[in-house]
Amino acid sequence: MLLAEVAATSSAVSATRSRLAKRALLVELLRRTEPQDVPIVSRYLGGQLRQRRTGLGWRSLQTLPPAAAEPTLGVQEVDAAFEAMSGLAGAGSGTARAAAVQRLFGAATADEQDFLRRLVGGELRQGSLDALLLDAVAEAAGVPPEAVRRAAMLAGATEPVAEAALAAPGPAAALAALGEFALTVGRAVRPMLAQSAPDVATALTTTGTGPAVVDAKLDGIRIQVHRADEEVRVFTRSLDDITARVPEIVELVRALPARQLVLDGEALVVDDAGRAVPFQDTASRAATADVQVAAQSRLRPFFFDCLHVDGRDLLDAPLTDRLAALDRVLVDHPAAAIDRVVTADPEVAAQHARRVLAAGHEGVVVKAAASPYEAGRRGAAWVKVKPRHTLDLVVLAVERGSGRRSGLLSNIHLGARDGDGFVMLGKTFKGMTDAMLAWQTERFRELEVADDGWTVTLRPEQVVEIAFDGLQRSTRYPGGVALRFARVLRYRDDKTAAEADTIDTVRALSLGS
Ligand SMILES: Nc1ncnc2c1ncn2[C@@H]1O[C@H](COP(=O)(O)OP(=O)(O)OP(=O)(O)O)[C@@H](O)[C@H]1O
Repeated sequence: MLLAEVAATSSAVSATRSRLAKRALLVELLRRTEPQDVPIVSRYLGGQLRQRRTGLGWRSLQTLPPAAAEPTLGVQEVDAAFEAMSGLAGAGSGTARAAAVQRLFGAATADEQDFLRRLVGGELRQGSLDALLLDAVAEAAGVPPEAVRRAAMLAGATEPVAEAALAAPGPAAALAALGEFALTVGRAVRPMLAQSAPDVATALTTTGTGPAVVDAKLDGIRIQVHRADEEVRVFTRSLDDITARVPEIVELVRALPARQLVLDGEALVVDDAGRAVPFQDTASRAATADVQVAAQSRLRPFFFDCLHVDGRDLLDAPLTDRLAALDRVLVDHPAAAIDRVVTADPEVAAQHARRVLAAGHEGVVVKAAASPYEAGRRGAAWVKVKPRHTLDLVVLAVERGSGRRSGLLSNIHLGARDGDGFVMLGKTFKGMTDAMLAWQTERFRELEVADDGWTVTLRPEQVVEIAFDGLQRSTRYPGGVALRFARVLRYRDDKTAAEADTIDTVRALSLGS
């Protein structure tokens, strides 16, 4: 397939507001795509390259050769060019990379150049695109969307699923091909996610009429642990493999009485009294491979779900059965279980939430007791309740610090997602530790797009978790709302800008609260 066709569909999709119309455009393109091109085309439609690193900076794409008049570039050719660039290393690689960019862009039309520039810069990644793409694959292949979503959850990725569904000669064959995706011990699956509710009673209503499991919500990092005999792997929420950094988790999992195991949970550093330390300390501990640092602060795993035990897949089993399996596995390690109650009574649930908060946790997650494990979409089966307001926003720009902060990049501009762009909700220089200031100064230089001597405009990629006391109407900011007393809790590298909160979410939080 020609790159021009993908670029045209991508820009038509971002110019369209209706989800249905967007999906129709994607379906139309996918139906025309040769099966061997599907993995690349679906990547590009999702705004991503197949290569994790190309070594191309934003600056290297600013001076480009004249555009070609006619589109001739095929997606395979483009993918091969990026593959070659990503393989370049060592002396002379900068020059070779620059030459390769000029060759690729010289063969592209103006529209294609624009598309490639935005693709490399990560600007085409949008929040809902992956879910939309999965639905489009389902429609193009003539199968129910649930079948595609489930396969993508099990594969931990969209592309192989799109390829399998679209290469099949008809809906029945596509369904059969999708059915081949199974939980494989050792391969990460997409984690189940939660919706939010303002209080426990609302959360109970959302999960349905039956009893619910009310779990302590721990403020650490999500972990998915796989064990196949002595081989243990630990993955993050974004399915990165962090096994080498967390020997203490590996050790504990090896001591559990099951040879084959997949567990879902949260890891955090706790102090001597057993209380959770601030999140930032857990995050930096999980990011280090330094054995000395690691020895000083041990990460402890807490498990809240069990997806597989010794040949038995539990994804479709009700949560209560999965928890019974979990309890059996943790029989000699009760400290690695999450504090929970099972109830349909709002008062009992609220009492548990108060206890959990008093113990220093962030909130609770209320889960329908009869629900299977589902990912890919925020279902109503898991609902989180956090008394503290937080939002995951994207840093749009940063101002130079002064006084004690001179030489550092300090005051950050915060944006919520709005369609394909971002809308600014305020600024903050509060909550940052010295280490965070040093880190962000370096990080924001990498994302720099422009610098007027005071404010540095950034590529909107870095997600930051912000706490705030409420919202106020604002004539100053374009969204009409501003955050009150915003402060930084942490930078989040397990979320892309596409997963940040939207302006609709912000508006749904009651104005003036
Ligand atoms: N008992 C629990 N059950 C489920 N998730 C839990 C539990 N305790 C902590 N968590 C964590 O809570 C996360 C969900 O709530 P959180 O508010 O942190 O969402 P998020 O990471 O901002 O977004 P998302 O909902 O997309 O994960 C889970 O991904 C998991 O890491």
